[in-house]
Amino acid sequence: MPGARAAAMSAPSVHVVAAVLRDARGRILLTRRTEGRDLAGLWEFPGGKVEPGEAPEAALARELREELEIEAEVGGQVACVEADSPGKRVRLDVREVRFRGKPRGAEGQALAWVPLHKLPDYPMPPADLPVVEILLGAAAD
Ligand SMILES: Nc1nc2c([nH]c(=O)n2[C@@H]2O[C@H](COP(=O)(O)OP(=O)(O)OP(=O)(O)O)[C@@H](O)[C@H]2O)c(=O)[nH]1
Ligand SMILES: [Mg+2]
Repeated sequence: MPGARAAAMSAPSVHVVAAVLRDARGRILLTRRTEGRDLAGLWEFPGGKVEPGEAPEAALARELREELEIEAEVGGQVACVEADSPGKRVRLDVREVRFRGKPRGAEGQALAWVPLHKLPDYPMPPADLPVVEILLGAAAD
């Protein structure tokens, strides 16, 4: 149906902020999406949707407090990718983040500290694949 296609293509994207959290050994934290939500079982950078009127940095600090119980200091942008997610279009805005505290899966999600070169072994949403490429490319410099 051409009308529906046009509407889907012009639908505004949902702004999602997500974090690259690194441990002392340079590993990156991935969290696993829990059952019953979109993309369940896939690994992702922790984060979530920016609420109306909220600054992206504040949104990411809030999400990391809720999901991992850490205090975050949001830094520079790693990548910003537009991608189709099931049923919606997502603008995935990924930031470097320094943090205090020990991340724990406050919503029952599994956590994995992943060496950079092993990131491609973890199934992730399509939007994340270019982000992983950028992280791997930056490490090769
Ligand atoms: N956090 C996060 N979300 C991602 C990534 N990649 C990606 O496509 N998404 C998509 O971004 C959307 C928003 O993420 P989310 O489900 O974490 O949002 P949220 O924490 O606000 O959860 P809620 O809406 O259940 O309260 C989801 O559709 C998710 O599939 C990623 O690396 N990290
Ligand atoms: Mg989330």
